[in-house]
Formats: sequence, structure tokens, C-alpha cells
Amino acid sequence: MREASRQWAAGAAQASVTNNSGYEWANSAPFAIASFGFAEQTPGFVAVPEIAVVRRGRETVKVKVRREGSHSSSPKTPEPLTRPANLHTAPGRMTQGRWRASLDELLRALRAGAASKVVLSRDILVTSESQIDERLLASNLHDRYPSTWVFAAGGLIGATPEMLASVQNGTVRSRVLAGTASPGAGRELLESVKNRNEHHFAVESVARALAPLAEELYVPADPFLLELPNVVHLATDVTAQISGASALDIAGALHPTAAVCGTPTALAFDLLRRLEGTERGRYSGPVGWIDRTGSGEFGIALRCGQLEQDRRAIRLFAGGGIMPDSIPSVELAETSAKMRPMLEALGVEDSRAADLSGAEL
Ligand SMILES: C=C(O[C@@H]1C=C(C(=O)O)C=C[C@H]1O)C(=O)O
Repeated sequence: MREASRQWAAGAAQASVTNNSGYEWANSAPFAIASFGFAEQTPGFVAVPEIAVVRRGRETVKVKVRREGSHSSSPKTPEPLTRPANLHTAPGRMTQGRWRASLDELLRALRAGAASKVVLSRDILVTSESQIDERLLASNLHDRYPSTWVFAAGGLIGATPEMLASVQNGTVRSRVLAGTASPGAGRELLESVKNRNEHHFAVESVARALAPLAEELYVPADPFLLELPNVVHLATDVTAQISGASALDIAGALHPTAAVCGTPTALAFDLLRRLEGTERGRYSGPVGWIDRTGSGEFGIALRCGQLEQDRRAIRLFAGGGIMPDSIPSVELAETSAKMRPMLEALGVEDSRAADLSGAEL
């Protein structure tokens, strides 16, 4: 991410911008879309669209980018949206059975004091007889989960409720989530010591990463409830004033938070790498956009799936924070609930049955 930040700062600064829109903010064009791996070795994805339609509130701007020496291609007429045909769910690399076995081992390690919290994830594979149309998925996610940030970057598509870093003229906002329950169980969630501790680790990891960079830092004492159609989360909005750092720099400094890795970071990372039988890729990494001035938004890539090369399969991921007193069946149900948005967006009718059919217990 550091390298991406350096290259973007050097490249975008040279862009000459003609702004006919009448909107001041359009001077910050061009915009890049970027997504990075959970692990540092995973290749990232950065794209500067030749034509981008950028909307802020009610204001819409069409941004055209022409690279020196390249001819601008004329835009193609978009194909109509298509639904995937004959969807089938299959076990992922980390089946429910493997996940359970890993969870048991992880609980033993946590109870022996190996770490305080570790996020353990699993995956399922959804295949289709036709190519999966990411525009349809993004549009369905946006309709059903309007309070989330919907993304599609290099075949990684999802609707995340968690904002790693939103940066606008030196003001940084981070929405930290950790601690999850079924919709309607918010009161119990707020009173649950296990969930409050789990949440505290995540907030602390964000505050600790921002503190050395920030001129001002505000961390609310208590979380609020973020209600979504599939789950309810404990949430804390951390804000800071940081000058001279771009959205990429700040997202890079924050990642990985304890919401997706654990506490302490290095020990949790080693444990999850050993116990997760899947490669996370860009799931749970930073995903978002940045403009020429360094302002931008990077969410954490959650509630998402990665399209396979031929676009006839998509791998869905979900995880949860494991604490020494976690109850396996509750944690498993939580990962199923977190896969629901993507299964619904694909048009899988019974998402619970679909997850189970991909389970291979
Ligand atoms: C890891 C995921 O979600 C994260 C873990 C949470 C938890 O353990 O309670 C809650 C929100 C996210 O920070 C995921 O959705 O895959």
C-alpha cells in the first residue's frame, strides 16, 4: 500500500484537469479504485477508469482520463444486466467441518493464553452456468443494504458496513465494528461482556494506530448499535485530524485492525494463517477510492465474494472474532448470517440451505 500511495501521489499530481462541471470538488479528479490483500504478499488491484461517472450527493460529474500517448477508445454500449443461471453451492477450501476443527484448536490456544482474540474465517463456492454479472450483484446489494458501502474492484464484490478510513481534507473517520448478534438482539449484545471486550480490542487497535499520526483524536466511550437486515453489530465511530497523509497512507497504517485479524496483531495473524484452510486474498483487506488530493474512502472488504477468472464461480467469505469464551455454534451461525447479503444478491433463494449444502460437514 505504501508503494501504491507513493506512485499515486507522483502520477496523479501530474494530471491536468479541465473542469467544466461547475462543481469545485471535481478539481480533485482523477479518481482511482483500489483494493489490497489481507496479507501483504497478496497482489493488490488499482484502476484509474478511462471514463468515470462520479456522484456526490445530488451532483454528478463525468471524468475522462487520457494517458499520454494512448488513444481514447470510444465507450461500448453496456450489455443489459443478466441473472446468473442455475446456481449451485459447493464446499469452499475451508468447509464448515474444517472450520469447526480449527475453531476447537483455536479455542484451546486462546484459553492457554496464546492470544486474546483471533478472527477466523471460512468460504463457500457458488457456481453458475452463465457468467456472473457483477453490476447486478452491486445493484442488488445497494438496494438491500443501503447503509453499507458497496464495492466492485477487480472481481471482488460486496457491501461492507465497516469503514476503515474515510479521509477528507485532513478529517479522518473510521467506523469500527466488532461484536455481532441476530437482528433484534441488540440489547443483549450491548450487555454482553464477551462482545464488549471483543469490540474494545478492535477500537483500541484503531486508536493506537491513529494516535501517533493525529493532531486530534476522538474515541467515544461506548459503542452504538448498527442494525442491518442480516445482523446487528456493536459500532464505534472514531474521528481524528491528521494533516499531510492520504486515504491510502491512513488505511495502510490501520490495516489489519483487530476487527479482521485479532489481538495482539502479530500473534493473531500467525494463528489465523495456520488455522484457516483458505487463502483470504483481498477479502478483509482495504477497498475503496482515492482522488488526486489524497482524499478518499477505504472500507474493509467484508460481506463479499471474489469472482473466479471465468466469472462462472464466486467464492464467498465470512469470519468472526473468536474469544476464549466463544460458543462454536453461535460463531458458525454468525458466519452464515454474514454470507447472506451475497447469497441474496446472487439470487440464491434459501441462503441458509445453500450455505449448508456447501458445508460438507
Ligand atoms: C470478519 C467479518 O466481520 C468482522 C467481525 C465482526 C465480529 O466478529 O463480530 C464484526 C464485524 C466485522 O468487523 C466478516 O464479515 O467476515
